[in-house]
Amino acid sequence: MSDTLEQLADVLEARRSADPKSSYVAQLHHRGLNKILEKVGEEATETILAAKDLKADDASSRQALIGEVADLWFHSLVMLSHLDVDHRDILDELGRRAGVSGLEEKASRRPSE
Ligand SMILES: N=c1c2ncn([C@@H]3O[C@H](COP(=O)(O)OP(=O)(O)OP(=O)(O)O)[C@@H](O)[C@H]3O)c2ncn1[C@@H]1O[C@H](COP(=O)(O)O)[C@@H](O)[C@H]1O
Repeated sequence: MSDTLEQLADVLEARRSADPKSSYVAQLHHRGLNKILEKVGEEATETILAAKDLKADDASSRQALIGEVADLWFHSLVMLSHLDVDHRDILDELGRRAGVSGLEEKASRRPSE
């Protein structure tokens, strides 16, 4: 995991018990799972729209997509933290999948298809 993500995950953990008046992350935890899931869904939709709007050689549309994906990753990390799922488990899962072709893995799951 990059240092930036690792540091962000540490900050998110610390913010769970912060004052909602002074912390957006604490506010999300305070508002509960449904609010956090609403934000994840909203950011996923905004990511899709930004991806569809991406124009070659257009720095601002590229930056818009980068911003939306950052929002999506951030809110996904808050969701994992709220549910007590260690973000490193996701990285371990991706590591476990490294080198395994998605097509081969799918075929081994559903050999008849
Ligand atoms: N990376 C982020 C980050 N990315 C996005 N956001 C916030 O996520 C929110 C989502 O954007 P929206 O435009 O959807 O927000 P909105 O319309 O105001 O949201 P709603 O009214 O719909 O709830 C904005 O308020 C952004 O500021 C973030 N807020 C915090 N962080 C990190 O979390 C740390 C702790 O933040 P606090 O808990 O606020 O101290 C910060 O130091 C940052 O490192």
